[in-house]
Amino acid sequence: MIRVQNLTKRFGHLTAVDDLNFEVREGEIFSLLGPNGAGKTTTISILSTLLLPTSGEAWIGGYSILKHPLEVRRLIGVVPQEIALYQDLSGYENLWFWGQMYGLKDKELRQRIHSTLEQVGLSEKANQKVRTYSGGMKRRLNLAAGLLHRPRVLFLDEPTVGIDPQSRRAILDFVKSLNHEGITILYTTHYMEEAQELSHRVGIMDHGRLIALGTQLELLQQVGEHDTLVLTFEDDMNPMLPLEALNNVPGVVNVIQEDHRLKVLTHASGEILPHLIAVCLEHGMRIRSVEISEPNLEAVFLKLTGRALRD
Ligand SMILES: Nc1ncnc2c1ncn2[C@@H]1O[C@H](COP(=O)(O)OP(=O)(O)OP(=O)(O)O)[C@@H](O)[C@H]1O
Repeated sequence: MIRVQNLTKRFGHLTAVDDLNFEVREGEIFSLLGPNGAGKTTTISILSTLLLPTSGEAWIGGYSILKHPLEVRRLIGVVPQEIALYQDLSGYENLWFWGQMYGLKDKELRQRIHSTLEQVGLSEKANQKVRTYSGGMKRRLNLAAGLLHRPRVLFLDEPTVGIDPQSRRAILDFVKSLNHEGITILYTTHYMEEAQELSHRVGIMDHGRLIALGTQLELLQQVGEHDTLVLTFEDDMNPMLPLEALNNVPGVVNVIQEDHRLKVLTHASGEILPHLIAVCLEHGMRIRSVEISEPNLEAVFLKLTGRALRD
């Protein structure tokens, strides 16, 4: 449904998207997972024909984004990161505006607005000004705007950033139900948990490049049987903590430091734990808790880049 070939975008000296290649199959939820600045939004902007690539090509439903942008736009719905709503209009009026932009009219538009508001759970708020909506409600209305013309492919760019857990839950469930109805979804996020919950396949992006791609199982196999050991400290991390000494403990694959926590990627959590604790105590760090977590996509990112996803 989506085919991306050697896609590259440069802004001056910065290569925001670097020779990207991937495909999204019809009916799939495909996530691009990567930290801020990885190039996810730029990729979405190019695929939604809002931005021209420096080089490379992409096709959506067989249409080239370069040669047939109008056909591409008819197939896709875009839910951008920046919310584009008129605060002084009601939810209904905002959708009316968007519907007209898509060329929908009169009765058909009215029906679509009603059913889409229903779908995103905003029917009761339809006539209130957007100014009075919560952040989560605005996001849902944004989502409704991207769905009005019943696209076959939906691009969602970090749709849950900065919202309450309840709205996040509603959005994730809604994305799944849209997918069950047959909509192909390209989803970007820097939240590992969301990529894990939603995706059939995941592409991990860093510095404009796709550094890994596959089903979750395939990606997890890349880190083997590694666990992540999380040590939480009473105080902020001692800046003198010798990461090198920790890295040198036999069995440690990688160590990262985060405010109060130390994340250690290992394949022998039980054996290395006493050594890690000894090194920490030697450096005056008081440990509050120790947690062992099973392999996850964050561990894949950590192994591939040596950094945490939320760096
Ligand atoms: N119009 C622009 N001009 C110059 N640099 C840009 C422009 N748009 C994006 N960039 C840069 O390109 C890189 C990729 O940005 P992009 O927004 O695609 O990342 P992202 O993965 O979506 O992260 P975020 O979640 O923070 O938006 C960043 O370094 C960003 O500063």
